[in-house]
Amino acid sequence: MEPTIMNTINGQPIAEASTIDTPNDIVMNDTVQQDHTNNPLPLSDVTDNTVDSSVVAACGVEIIDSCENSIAELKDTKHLKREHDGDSEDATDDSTKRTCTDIVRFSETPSGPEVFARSRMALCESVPYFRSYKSSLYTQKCVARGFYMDGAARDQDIFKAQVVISSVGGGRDLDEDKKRVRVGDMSDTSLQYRAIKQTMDERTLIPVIVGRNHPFWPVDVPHNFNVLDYFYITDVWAELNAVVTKPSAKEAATPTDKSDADHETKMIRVFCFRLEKANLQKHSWWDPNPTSYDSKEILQAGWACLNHNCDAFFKDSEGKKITNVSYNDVFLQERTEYIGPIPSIVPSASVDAVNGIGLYGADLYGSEAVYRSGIVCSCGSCTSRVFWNRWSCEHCGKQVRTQMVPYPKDLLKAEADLFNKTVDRLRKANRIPANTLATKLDMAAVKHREVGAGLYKVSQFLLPDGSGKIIGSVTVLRASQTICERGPDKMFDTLSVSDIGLRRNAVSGGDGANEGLSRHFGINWGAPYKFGVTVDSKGFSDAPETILQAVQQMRWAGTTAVPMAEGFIAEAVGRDGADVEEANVDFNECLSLGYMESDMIHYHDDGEKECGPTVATISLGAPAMMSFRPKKKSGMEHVVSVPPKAKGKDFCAVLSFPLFHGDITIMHGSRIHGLYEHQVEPAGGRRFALTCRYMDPAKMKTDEERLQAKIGGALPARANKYIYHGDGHLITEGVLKQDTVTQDTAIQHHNEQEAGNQDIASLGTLTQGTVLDGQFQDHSIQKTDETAHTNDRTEKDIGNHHADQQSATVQSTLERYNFRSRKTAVNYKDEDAFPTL
Ligand SMILES: O=C(O)CCC(=O)C(=O)O
Ligand SMILES: [Fe+2]
Repeated sequence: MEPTIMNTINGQPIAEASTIDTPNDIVMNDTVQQDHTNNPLPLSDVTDNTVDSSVVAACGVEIIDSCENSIAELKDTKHLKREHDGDSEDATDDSTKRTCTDIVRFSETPSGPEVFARSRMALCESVPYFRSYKSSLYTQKCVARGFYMDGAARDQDIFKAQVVISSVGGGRDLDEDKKRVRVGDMSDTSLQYRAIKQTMDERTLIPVIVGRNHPFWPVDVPHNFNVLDYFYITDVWAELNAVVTKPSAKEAATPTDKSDADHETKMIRVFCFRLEKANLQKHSWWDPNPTSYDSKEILQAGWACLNHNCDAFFKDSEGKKITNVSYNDVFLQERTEYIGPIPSIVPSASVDAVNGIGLYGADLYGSEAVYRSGIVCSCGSCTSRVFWNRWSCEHCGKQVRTQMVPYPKDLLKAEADLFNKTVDRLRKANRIPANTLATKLDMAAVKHREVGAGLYKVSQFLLPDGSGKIIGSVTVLRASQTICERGPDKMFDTLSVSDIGLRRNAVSGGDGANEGLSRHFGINWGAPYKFGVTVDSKGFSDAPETILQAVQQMRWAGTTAVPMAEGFIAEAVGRDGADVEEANVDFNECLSLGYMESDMIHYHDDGEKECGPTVATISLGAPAMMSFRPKKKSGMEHVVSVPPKAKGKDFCAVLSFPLFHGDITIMHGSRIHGLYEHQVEPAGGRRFALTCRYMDPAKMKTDEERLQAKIGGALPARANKYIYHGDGHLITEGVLKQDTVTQDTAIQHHNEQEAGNQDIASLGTLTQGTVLDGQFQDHSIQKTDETAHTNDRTEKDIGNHHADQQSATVQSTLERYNFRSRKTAVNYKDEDAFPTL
């Protein structure tokens, strides 16, 4: 370890030592004779605290010169080590070196005093904090600067590793045994008393020095003068102490009944003070019990070592384990004043929120993490953000609104750009070819193709069961900017600022002390949808226009994607290689989920027994990562190449892909939900997912539920105006083969469904050129660039919005999300264990 060369002591340059300050306060009363030391000081020459400047100056100059000259040398002289032993002064005959070693400090815990002296003079001449040749208290301007303890200790005094109790002041006299004893009351006007009071009030740190002849010092000290460490005075008080004195001549002449002729016991007033070590973390070299120096006496049974690494840990004085723990009164009564500002127990953000102040920063729109957290209501009740647009106090009912501000388009774009970078990194880390939608793809298991398709681009994945049979498909229709402008943009804006009843719902623990709420906000429309979370449900007839519009888009998407997936399956594995139900795209409910910053939906399945085989979701707003992983007992070990992280633990994701604003995901095949689970983690400040399913009334338990599903699930006539045909653009799988695609099957299929759907209002008939079906080329991952589907829609489609054109607001908002991306990228280094995103 490198020695530290100090050319200052106590913050003062050493050079000042040559300029001898005469202490402003010269302590006269409490003189301590050195006649009890082994090496008595030449005090006969010194009449008071006033330093003999001729002696010291000469000596001081010599010291400084030699120190300054040798400091440079010492910097390179790593072998120079402080001696702690009593004979250290003799360790070298080179006086320069000897002097300089006194100012070398080592950062390791000292095993003896860091500063010591053979003589009082050497001490007083060398350190600025003790220049008192007689008094035990060195003061300057009525403040104690250092305290020296030696022969004049009281029986009551305490000397511990971190605490010292001692006293000052009062005249002393020699007793019969030549011990110096106090003989009279100490005065509260004395300098010592005023100084220790002042020192306490100012919380000045003072070094404490102990002499070799201290009668009660708990350990042998190595030198005549040993500096302990910095302490500060915590308490000053007066006591009455009994002292046995020699009677005065007058008293001896007239002895009273109560005192014998020779001795008298007197009660005298003594001023005491308690010192506490400033750095409690630092080992006290004088601690007699170093392993337990930090153990307070907290038990009624007496002191016990509280250091769990010590052999004596929690044992009584006989070495038996303490079984009965009860704390002593001193410990219970102890109070330590906290120094420093104490913040309000009510978070200031809550106060602002309740008062409607500071809710909207330039870069805050109402759904950021800061709003998503709970507040303390003015009544004191902690209140979670349960509702999309407000806090509602459960205790007093106060409503604190957070008006949702429209989310800026450039921020959405910046989120998507940033996410695209993450996606690229993940794709590279997993060696997934560019222009492939997935960021994680277990190629041994999941079949995949990308299909160029008009304004929507299509990615399809086929998921197997444990025997390798395809049990379902996941299709992602990626929206272009034009598509977004014609629908999703407005849908997002409308949902953002309106209150459609989105709320977080209880997921566990009932509504009591252990209640847990979902990490997203939800409301259901159409037939009631019952899953793990109980969500409020309203019929389609009450649904906002945006929901009806979304339902129509998803009906189209379902009828489009499922036949395409069937074609892919037929081509990839043939009919015998799959076990997938017939298409039944007949949605009668729409679960609307809202995600604020850092919200998500964890792994789950959509496998309720009433649920039909097709589930379609439109994404609005922030980008997100959707992942699929086999369930624990799915028997997929032999099929997927990615093993579970560890025995008994969850499988890793076998498929992950990004979702952007306007994209529609279609899962088809009920068995998917038996063997796989999925999760979606948004990466931005605000996102909605509107998911359509068919809840089969025939599979519901009660007539009431069936009726509710039928009535609630019927689309009102006003939904007709949103009938969607893929934006009038062809979905042309395999753009290059557009002319070979037959459309009749799909259109017929769709129209058959419409005819069979009694509960849903007429949706019109798909027109030629709307949906394609039929033959598919193999567009697996070796696609050509012409047909390649890229994930950079935001760059190509949304326009050239350069990064430096982004507003500062967008930039600062993004910095918050950036963290999440970075975290993902770092975690992802371990390719064997795909983390969940
Ligand atoms: O947020 C999403 O995109 C998916 C939502 C989902 O998985 C569900 O509603 O079951
Ligand atoms: Fe789901």
